[in-house]
Amino acid sequence: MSSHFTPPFNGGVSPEGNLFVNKRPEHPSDHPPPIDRHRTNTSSITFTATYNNTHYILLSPQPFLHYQLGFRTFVEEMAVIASAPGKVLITGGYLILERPNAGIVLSTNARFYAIVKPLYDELRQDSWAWSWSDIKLTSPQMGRETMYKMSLKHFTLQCTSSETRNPFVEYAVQYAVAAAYATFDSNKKDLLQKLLLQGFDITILGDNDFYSYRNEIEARGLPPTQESLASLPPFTSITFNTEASNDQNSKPEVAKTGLGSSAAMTTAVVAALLNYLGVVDLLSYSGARHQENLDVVHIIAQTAHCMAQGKVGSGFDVSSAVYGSHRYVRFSPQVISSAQNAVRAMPLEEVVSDVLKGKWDHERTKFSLPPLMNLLLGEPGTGGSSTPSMVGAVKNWQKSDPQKSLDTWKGLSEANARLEAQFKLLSNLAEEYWDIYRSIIYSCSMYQSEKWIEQASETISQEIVKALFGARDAMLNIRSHMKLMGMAAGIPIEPDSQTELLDATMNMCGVLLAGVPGAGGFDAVFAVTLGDSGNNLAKTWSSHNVLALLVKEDPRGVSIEPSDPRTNQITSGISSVMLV
Ligand SMILES: Nc1ncnc2c1ncn2[C@@H]1O[C@H](COP(=O)(O)OP(=O)(O)OP(=O)(O)O)[C@@H](O)[C@H]1O
Ligand SMILES: C[C@@](O)(CCOP(=O)(O)O)CC(=O)O
Repeated sequence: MSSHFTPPFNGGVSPEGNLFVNKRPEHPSDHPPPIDRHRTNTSSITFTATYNNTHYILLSPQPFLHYQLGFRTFVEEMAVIASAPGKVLITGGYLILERPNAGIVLSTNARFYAIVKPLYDELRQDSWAWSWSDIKLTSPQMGRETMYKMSLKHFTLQCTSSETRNPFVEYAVQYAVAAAYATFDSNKKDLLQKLLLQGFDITILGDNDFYSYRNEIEARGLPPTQESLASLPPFTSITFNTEASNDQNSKPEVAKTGLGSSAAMTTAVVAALLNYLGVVDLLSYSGARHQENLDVVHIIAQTAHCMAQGKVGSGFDVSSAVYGSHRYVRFSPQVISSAQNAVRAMPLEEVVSDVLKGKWDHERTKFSLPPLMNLLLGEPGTGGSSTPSMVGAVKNWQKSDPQKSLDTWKGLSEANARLEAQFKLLSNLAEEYWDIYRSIIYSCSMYQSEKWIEQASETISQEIVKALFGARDAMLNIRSHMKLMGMAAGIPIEPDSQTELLDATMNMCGVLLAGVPGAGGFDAVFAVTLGDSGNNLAKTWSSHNVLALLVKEDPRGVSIEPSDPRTNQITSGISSVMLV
């Protein structure tokens, strides 16, 4: 909720560069409010101040160096909104669980949002004596509202309403608050205490692409097309899987598409809280300082996510939620052992301090799809698979058949490396021979792969087509190893229904490759298409009852949003900028 009105105070920057806040003459306040926090960049200045127990954010778009009163300001009730992207792991499923195997993870334009603001506008009269903080967690898409009390001594959370709990958000809150205690000096701790006593009002929202809406579409009598999906309102209510989960169907609680909602949700909540509490500032800096802030978000989000899941996965999903698309090699699991051992009564503040100082050795290397290639996801309509039970089955198989499983992993690892190398080669060829590259990619986009070589009349375009085939072959190899691994482990990594769909997809005009992302199973499948051929693929999928999602690759990691994604307030905010 933001309000645009004349604030009871105004402020600026003195000629010496100091920030100041003045009370407005018409307000009978005895003292101007102190500045709580501020940040600047080259073109604007933002500072927060508390007046009558209400927090204000003042934004002065330029030119703030006119130190006299009268610069342009608008005022917003203090809310921090952070978002983090969903992901698609195109290579490295299972292998990525062990260092030094790498995986390629693409982040998406499907994002999870967390909105954090004070629960109470004013500090309650008796709150100075409280030893807890009130937290309200709202998930509008699930129709859930949960109240908690968090002990300010141990950061433990007690659920005070009867609603279902959300362990991902619970750990995110505990670890973010403990991170503030672990990093603040005593002055900042006083401010922190004030913020905590005002409580947290947290709202979480996931873009529609995280969830399967086939049932809604069918119920509305709409065809399974991208147009039908686009007609749903943003943040539509989520379908719960009705069949009870069991080992056979491995169905998760909600009908999901597999974009990693829990990692994006945890990361968005951690980023919003750390920013709200002033542990990081994701808006003001760039370069090394911004990276350091992102690393803090990553460490806290990754630790909270592992604790909530009750296991240490590879972490590629949290990593892409923080940093966006990249080539990932996992962190050594020991780095979060303090958190796992926390049961042995080490104060959480110390646990977090240890984890923040730990030797985080995960690797992130730049990766993006070569130009003119697009990611498309298709939902065959089965409501998703639960990853943890599939990982368990693969681990059991590794123990029971070490030699065969090692051979399969070696084969997979080589095929993954080959695909990565072909993508890299294609990116280099695009850079060096852009015109030839563009022309051959568009030509191939109109034909099935068997006709591609006929499109290449000279050496460079032949080299490009050769690399396209290299990528296809590597993907076919990855798929066959993944399928074999699933059969050996007794789980449907590439079940027959997906094999049929993927084979048919790879035979379509302009489709470079297709596969099951991540752990595989019945989640949405992915395809990488050339030029504009994705549109035709989406239509063909629809005609075979496979719902093409609207999601696209977007390399952007976690970020602070200017406004509530439900209200698109950025324009209204700017249009109501006023002179004070
Ligand atoms: N909008 C939401 N509000 C509250 N909780 C949500 C929301 N969306 C998802 N969740 C919760 O997040 C968790 C999703 O975790 P789960 O591991 O099943 O999926 P995932 O992270 O998307 O997995 P995958 O990586 O396979 O896609 C579930 O507990 C679900 O209830
Ligand atoms: C099987 C695994 O390697 C990938 C899981 O991927 P997804 O969550 O199914 O997209 C597990 C992991 O990396 O944590």
